Amino acid sequence: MTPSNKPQLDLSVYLVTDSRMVPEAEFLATVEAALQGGVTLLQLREKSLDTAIFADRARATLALARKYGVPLLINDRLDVALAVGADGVHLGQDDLDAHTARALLGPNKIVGVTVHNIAQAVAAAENGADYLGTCAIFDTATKVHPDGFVPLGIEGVRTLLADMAEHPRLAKMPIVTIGGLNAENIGAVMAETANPRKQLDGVAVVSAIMAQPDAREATAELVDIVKAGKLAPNAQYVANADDALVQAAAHLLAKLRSGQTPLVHHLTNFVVMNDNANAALHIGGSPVMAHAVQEMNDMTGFASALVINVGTLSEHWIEAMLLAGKVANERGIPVILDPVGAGATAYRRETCERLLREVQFAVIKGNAGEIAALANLPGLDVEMRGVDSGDSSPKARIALSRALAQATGAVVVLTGATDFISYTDGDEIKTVALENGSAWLGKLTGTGCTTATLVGCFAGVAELDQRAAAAVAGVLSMGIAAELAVPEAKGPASFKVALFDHLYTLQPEDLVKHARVRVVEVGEDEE
Ligand SMILES: Cc1ncc(COP(=O)(O)OP(=O)(O)O)c(N)n1
Ligand SMILES: Cc1nc(C(=O)O)sc1CCOP(=O)(O)O
Repeated sequence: MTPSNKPQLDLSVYLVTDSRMVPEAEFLATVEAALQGGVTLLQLREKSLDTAIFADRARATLALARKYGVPLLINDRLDVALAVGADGVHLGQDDLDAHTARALLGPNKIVGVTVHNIAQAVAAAENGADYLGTCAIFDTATKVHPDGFVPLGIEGVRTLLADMAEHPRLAKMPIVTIGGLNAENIGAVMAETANPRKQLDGVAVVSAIMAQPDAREATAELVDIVKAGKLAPNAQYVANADDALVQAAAHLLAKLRSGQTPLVHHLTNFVVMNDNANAALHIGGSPVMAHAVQEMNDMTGFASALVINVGTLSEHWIEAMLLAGKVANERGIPVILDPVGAGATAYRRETCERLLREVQFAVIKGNAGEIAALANLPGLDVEMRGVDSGDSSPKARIALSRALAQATGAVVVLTGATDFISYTDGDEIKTVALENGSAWLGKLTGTGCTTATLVGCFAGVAELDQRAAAAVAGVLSMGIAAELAVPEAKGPASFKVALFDHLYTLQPEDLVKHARVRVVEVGEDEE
């Protein structure tokens, strides 16, 4: 058998049986009704049957499962699963370990493992589990738990999903929760445990089907709720997404992919130079790193965009930056400023002040500290209403990006867990929030600088009125490539390789499909 013979796993509505909930003669009929109602996975769980009777019941249940094309797993008992040729097993932490079960069952059977925390989830994945089931989310009368057991609650499952989303081995690992679930609470459970990158793949239930007067109808109701719940987490983005900006960003990527190769002149720091050049190349730009004052006039003149990064400054470089910026401004070439560590030293502050005074920037990209340092520079008429200095709340960061956009006329990209991009649209300042990305980006040096490079590449193919879209495209490309890279990564080094591979293969439709962008309403309390 080849691995492709493995049954398809759909955890949406996972029925775990309990024959104590129905009269003996009605057990199979109840299971069949549930299958007719749309159960997607079946687990035979018998805690008190003798082995021979358990095996007989397993054979009969397997015949039904086959009739409806739904896989049947056996709870705890690998021997029974092997004896009847079931599709796999579900194992708890005190049962046979998943590694041994996998070795005995082979690659084409399904192994599910109950986990209580992220460490057990990692171990289960390493031992060959196909999916995870959490321990109980809520109290339930169906299973007697050991003294002191505390259900995970919504918060516990939410934390587990958030941790899984960040773990290379777990980002794509299917997961269900169980315990006290029914038609009244599963919608909220699905919605409230989800994060933008990971949600439950379904729910496992016993009494919500087995103990219902009409198992078929009860199942059908659960199926509808779970289906809706699986669509819902991204609904806020679909509903509020600034579609026009995302479409414009995708259009700019299409230009890069079609072979328009903008030359992007960088005056950037030593630490990131090579990575930035490769990122520019992979997204479809042509990088040049030139710092000599003597060639600024020519080099910037050839370029489609200029990126100025103040990470490793010297007198000679500052002179070159000012000259290149002025040449770019004269020729209508967009200039991107990355004010790395802007507030760290007087030298950097003074350099940024000179740059902002003498060069008109199309895009300024920095973290909250860097943007705040620019906003505090003398000579910039930045008006911050209702925000205290040192306030790092989303509300303060939105206000900061808007104020700097207003004062400079540049598109301001304020990076963080949520990136805020503010820009002027006629007289009005607009802000969008972008929520793509991964904490793994923080484990590599220079990913912020690389985002500025990407913005530079997009700005190099953008019209004058598409500079906000160019900023959105750069930030989205980095965030989405990172999300796609996480499942392939074993650690920071392999994450970096996967990240650059995904920058190379990223397509316009990926931006549209994965973008989590929403418009920030003025006055919106983001806390
Ligand atoms: C889908 C699913 N999730 C969790 C469990 C619980 O498994 P376990 O911890 O092995 O407890 P018992 O089922 O053996 O009581 C499950 N069975 N199914
Ligand atoms: C089978 C099972 N395992 C649990 C765990 O905590 O791992 S709770 C449970 C029973 C869930 O039954 P109901 O859907 O009727 O609440």
